Amino acid sequence: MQAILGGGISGLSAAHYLLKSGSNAKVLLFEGGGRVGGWIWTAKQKNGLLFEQGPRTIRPRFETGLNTLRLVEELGISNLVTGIPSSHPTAKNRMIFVNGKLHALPSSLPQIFLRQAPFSKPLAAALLHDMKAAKKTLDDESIYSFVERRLGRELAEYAISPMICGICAGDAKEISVKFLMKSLFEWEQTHGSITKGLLATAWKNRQKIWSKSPSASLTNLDLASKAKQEKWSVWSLKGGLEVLPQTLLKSIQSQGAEVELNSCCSQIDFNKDGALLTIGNKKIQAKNVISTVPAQRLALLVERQHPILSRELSKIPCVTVAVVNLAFKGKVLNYNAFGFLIPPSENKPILGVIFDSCSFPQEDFTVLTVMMGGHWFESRLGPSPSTKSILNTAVDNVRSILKISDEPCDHHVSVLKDCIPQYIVGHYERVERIRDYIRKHKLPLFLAGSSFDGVGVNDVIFSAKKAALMAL
Ligand SMILES: Cc1cc2nc3c(=O)[nH]c(=O)nc-3n(C[C@H](O)[C@H](O)[C@H](O)COP(=O)(O)OP(=O)(O)OC[C@H]3O[C@@H](n4cnc5c(N)ncnc54)[C@H](O)[C@@H]3O)c2cc1C
Ligand SMILES: C=CC1=C(C)c2cc3[nH]c(cc4nc(cc5[nH]c(cc1n2)c(C)c5CCC(=O)O)C(CCC(=O)O)=C4C)c(C)c3C=C
Repeated sequence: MQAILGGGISGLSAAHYLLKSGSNAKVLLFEGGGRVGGWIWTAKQKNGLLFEQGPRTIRPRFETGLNTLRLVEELGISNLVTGIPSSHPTAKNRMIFVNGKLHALPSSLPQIFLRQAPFSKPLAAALLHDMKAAKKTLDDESIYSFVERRLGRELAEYAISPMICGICAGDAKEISVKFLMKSLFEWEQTHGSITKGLLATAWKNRQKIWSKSPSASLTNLDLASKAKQEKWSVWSLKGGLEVLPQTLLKSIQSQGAEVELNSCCSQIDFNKDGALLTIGNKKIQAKNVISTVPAQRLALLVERQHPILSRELSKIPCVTVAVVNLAFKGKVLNYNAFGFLIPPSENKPILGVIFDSCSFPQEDFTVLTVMMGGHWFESRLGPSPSTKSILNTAVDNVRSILKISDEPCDHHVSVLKDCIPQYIVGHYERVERIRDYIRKHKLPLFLAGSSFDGVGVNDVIFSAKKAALMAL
């Protein structure tokens, strides 16, 4: 029997790939909570509005993006996909809030030669800075320090720091450049600067953006061709992204997988037959375990037998994000953009706002999502802020920054506890040590999920596929 821990998108995908492989082994998935989908969660309001709590868009590109499109096709829900082309205003218009004002970030090549506030020089000047900056040989470094050193402080402050908030709600001064911007890090190490590395690889990769795929079969996909033809920047699903885990659930159950909800695993004991799982007061013997639970949770499950492994796993932290969805009657926004992010140096209680209805209109409503907390949850929102204070802070900030005089007609507040892992400096080596330990001790344990190989939906589905193929 193959056991899977966690019923988020990773666990469900792992089950899908195990079943797809044609192996006859029984697949049993244990989910600690009362629903599947994990952080993919679309709240359906009484008035029919859809409020995404976690992810809302998925990138279609590269091997991992094409793999997700293939999964969508396999599930028979291609007709629900809505692609946003790169020419769409929300793909082009991304903003930052600095010194009390919203500023558009450059979105085309010519714009990098113009000076645009809040930057004091054209962005192209950063490339000259990079050409002149001495190479530093390092094992890893924070993204902030890397960008500040190579491209200058303004880029680190106003472009990279907010971008890191918009990927992992984290502090760029702690996040690993080697993990999150591997190419840029390697370009300095191998070519001496980002610019030289960029030029050296630009021509080589020019034609590959859409064709990077592990097998020929991936290139003939209808959805991939459509995404390529229509130059999608991101996509989502009609009915909300939660349709993806819900469809996966039905599909794996129809193929014989058993999914047990409210079944939290509290211990894994490895033995000669595989792994003995403690689920509530039951003991379940499995041949293999695919774990998709956060690293710090897994650390507790293996602690008794494998304290060294447990210690490494426990050092991959997560942060908590407060999500406030707001709806206003009619069109109240003066912008047509993806949204805006706020550099941490601005010391604002919110991290940024996504303009959902600009990408995916919902009748005659303006729908926005305010994200708060992350690395700064306690310091900016207090130790356990009430729902009311989170809502008030979100509404006050949105109305003052976006100059909206109306009151929202609907809202939803949720606090996503420890929802997003932080790939801090040294993450790459830590994950290698974890995998080496598992290999060396021949543990029938296969790791997937956002704690290890990437935080995007594409990354975790791909990690689940790799784990499932290894567990066969
Ligand atoms: C606010 C936010 C915005 C995001 N935006 C985007 C985006 O725009 N695009 C994008 O691509 N990605 C985005 N992401 C990232 C993406 O949503 C996640 O990385 C992905 O959903 C993680 O899926 P998972 O299955 O690996 O983990 P999870 O969703 O965390 O699922 C793990 C499951 O394991 C269960 N579990 C935990 N412990 C146990 C146990 N001991 N026993 C059994 N079950 C257990 C949990 O209940 C949970 O259901 C966002 C994430 C957040 C939080
Ligand atoms: C513009 C405002 C944005 C806010 C606010 C925001 C918050 C936020 N995002 C995540 C996690 C992820 N976001 C991802 C993609 C993504 N996020 C934004 C913008 C905001 N995010 C954009 C424009 C995109 C699309 C990607 C792109 O086109 O560049 C992802 C996926 C990244 C990937 O590798 O595909 C994640 C993960 C959190 C936790 C968060 C909370 C503050």
